[in-house]
Amino acid sequence: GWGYGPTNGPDKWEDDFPVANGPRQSPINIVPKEAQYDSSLKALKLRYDPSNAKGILNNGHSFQVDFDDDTDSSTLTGGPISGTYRLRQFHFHWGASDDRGSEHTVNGIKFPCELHLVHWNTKYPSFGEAASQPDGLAVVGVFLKIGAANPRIQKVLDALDAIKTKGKQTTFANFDAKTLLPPSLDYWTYDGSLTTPPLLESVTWIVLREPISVSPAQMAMFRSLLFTGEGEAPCCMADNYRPPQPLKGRQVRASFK
Ligand SMILES: NS(=O)(=O)c1ccc(O)c(NC(=O)NCCCCO)c1
Ligand SMILES: [Zn+2]
Repeated sequence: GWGYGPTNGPDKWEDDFPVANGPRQSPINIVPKEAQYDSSLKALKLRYDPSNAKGILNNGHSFQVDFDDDTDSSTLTGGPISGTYRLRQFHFHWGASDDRGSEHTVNGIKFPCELHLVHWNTKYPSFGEAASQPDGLAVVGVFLKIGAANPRIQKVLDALDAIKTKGKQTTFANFDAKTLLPPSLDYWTYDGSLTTPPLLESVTWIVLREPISVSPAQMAMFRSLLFTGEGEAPCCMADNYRPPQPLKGRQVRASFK
């Protein structure tokens, strides 16, 4: 199956997923000077209920914290979207060293890590159904930059030794994902896709301008995970990012001047 190695990585995904060369692929390089300020863009409204946090899973490509999305108790509204989108999971992408790892870039700059908070449009009956619709998903992207240790991420990182190998999961309760957000919710937004197969072109991307911090020691904890399953030759989970894709005429809008 697909992955991030030399034989199954992003340059090979088009073989099984031809949409890889589609008109609205993600991630992209964001050029702030070319983003158009849109005064009609609303403020983001993120209302998350910590009790919706359910579990944490190593899915063999990243790790994700899953939320109970059976009700509208953890939602994204406002911003560039209309209606209500429910938080389903968050996950990260990161590098083998601190000079790379993010999927979106800003003026060509790579960050060491990028957080994705995945939401689906409640006009559709389920995440799976929404994921196949052009307005089905909204993902909030947050850059992580090297600095002081981030106490908010530490709770997530402390759970990683229980999910070291592919397929392992454990309970992860009472976590407020809002604590992972920076003080400012200024954002860029554009129409894009999932950044992993099946690369579905169903995502309204909302990329926050302000990064949150992470320390080198914390980045090392991300890299202690394995892509591989128990009993397989171990391969450290890192460089699980897709590089920027062609803009193909898309407009990137900014919520700020
Ligand atoms: N990076 S992303 O654009 O925010 C993103 C958000 C939600 C997703 O569902 C995926 N991709 C996905 O689920 N692929 C199926 C197998 C993954 C491991 O089980 C990617
Ligand atoms: Zn992602």
